[in-house]
Amino acid sequence: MKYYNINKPEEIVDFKTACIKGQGAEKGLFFPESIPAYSSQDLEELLALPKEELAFKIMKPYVGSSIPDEVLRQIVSETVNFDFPLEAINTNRYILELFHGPTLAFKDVGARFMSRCLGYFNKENTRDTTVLVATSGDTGGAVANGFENVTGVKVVILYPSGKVSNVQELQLTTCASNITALEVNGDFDDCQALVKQAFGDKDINGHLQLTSANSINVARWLPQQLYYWFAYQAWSRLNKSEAPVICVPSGNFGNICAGILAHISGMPVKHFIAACNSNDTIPRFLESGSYIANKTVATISNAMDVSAPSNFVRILELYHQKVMHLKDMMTSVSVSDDRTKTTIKQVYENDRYLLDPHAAVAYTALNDYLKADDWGIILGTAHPVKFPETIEALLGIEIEWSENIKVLRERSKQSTFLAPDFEAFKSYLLKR
Ligand SMILES: Cc1ncc(COP(=O)(O)O)c(C=O)c1O
Ligand SMILES: N[C@@H](CCOP(=O)(O)O)C(=O)O
Repeated sequence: MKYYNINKPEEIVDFKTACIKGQGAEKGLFFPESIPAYSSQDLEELLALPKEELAFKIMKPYVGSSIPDEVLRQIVSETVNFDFPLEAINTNRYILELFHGPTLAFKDVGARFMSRCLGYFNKENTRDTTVLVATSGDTGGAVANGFENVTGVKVVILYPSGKVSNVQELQLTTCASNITALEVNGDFDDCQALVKQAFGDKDINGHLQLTSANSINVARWLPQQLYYWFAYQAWSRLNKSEAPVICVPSGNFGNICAGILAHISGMPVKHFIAACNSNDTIPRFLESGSYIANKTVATISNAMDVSAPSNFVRILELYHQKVMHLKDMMTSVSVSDDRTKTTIKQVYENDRYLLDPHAAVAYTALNDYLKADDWGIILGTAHPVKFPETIEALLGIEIEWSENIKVLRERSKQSTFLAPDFEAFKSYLLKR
């Protein structure tokens, strides 16, 4: 598979180069030249596969000959070696729980896949690679965990100071010596802008071999399709007559973009809903046609506090930049913190299911969209234990810590302050 740069289509690379570079010239994202199309016969076969084999079949065309089959099989089986259960919240609302990996959020799949691919490519590399990553909460922890002690790889995580939960902060600031956390006095969009600018800077690129572990990197973005294929397998076992509506809590729009990619390949979905919090650039754009990214606001679903979502350009590319066609398949809505809190309470009281704030945004949006007897799935992107401050205050309960959270809470954070200023970031990187 070849990938072209959306901002500079003459830049064409293979999977290995896209993974190593992270981002193309002119801040362009790489995009697959062709999308695999599965027939109904292929879909039947995919349904019957164990998850490791399904993951291999889906990822193989995207990786092409960049990684030998036996290595890719090993990478995908290590990537998906935990559960992805589809649970009923009540009679007709389901949740695909994506938080059973090591850092308790859906980012583990992409981070594990990418770290292993880069580890493989790096074997022939004599130079260290520096992975830059901006996080609003969960990517940082997952990338830190995925890249811990990977030979020849150093990771620099930028996160917005005071705007991530305590658990998220500990996950990204208490890691092995090849991981460094920079605490930025700004918001996620400031962090993301610094990372993107670094890729275009000659001095930094002369000094360090850079890549990104955000979903701008195809090796982080593409494996996120697997959730939708797992949902399809589980859904088919429920023998419903219709394809599901799928509602995705959305921030940087990498997850839902991967879902739409799976759908374009043939996976049946009735409709997608991109559920946002008050950072509503995309809902407003789809409503009015004007793309205006306001200042990012802090919400209780902090990992979705993104006002300039990187992957929206890829979603448009999937629809050949035709917004009308996109709107037939995807709706995007904004849900306030007040409504999110009400949903957490109602679902806990009525259904005894504990939603985290991100899934609660999605549940609210799904409920608004569906009629009473319709069916739908939300993606459960993080475990509620990552947000005890919000949930305990709201429900008056104490959330039980899992063993890994207990260990984490005994550690102390290690971070370096950084102003949201490119020159300060550049000088930090040039000293490394
Ligand atoms: C818990 C959680 N939910 C939802 C999102 C939004 O996902 P995406 O950025 O792929 O839209 C994130 C961050 O990525 C997250 O950490
Ligand atoms: N919500 C994310 C923001 C970055 O998204 P990514 O998928 O592009 O890495 C986070 O948790 O950091």
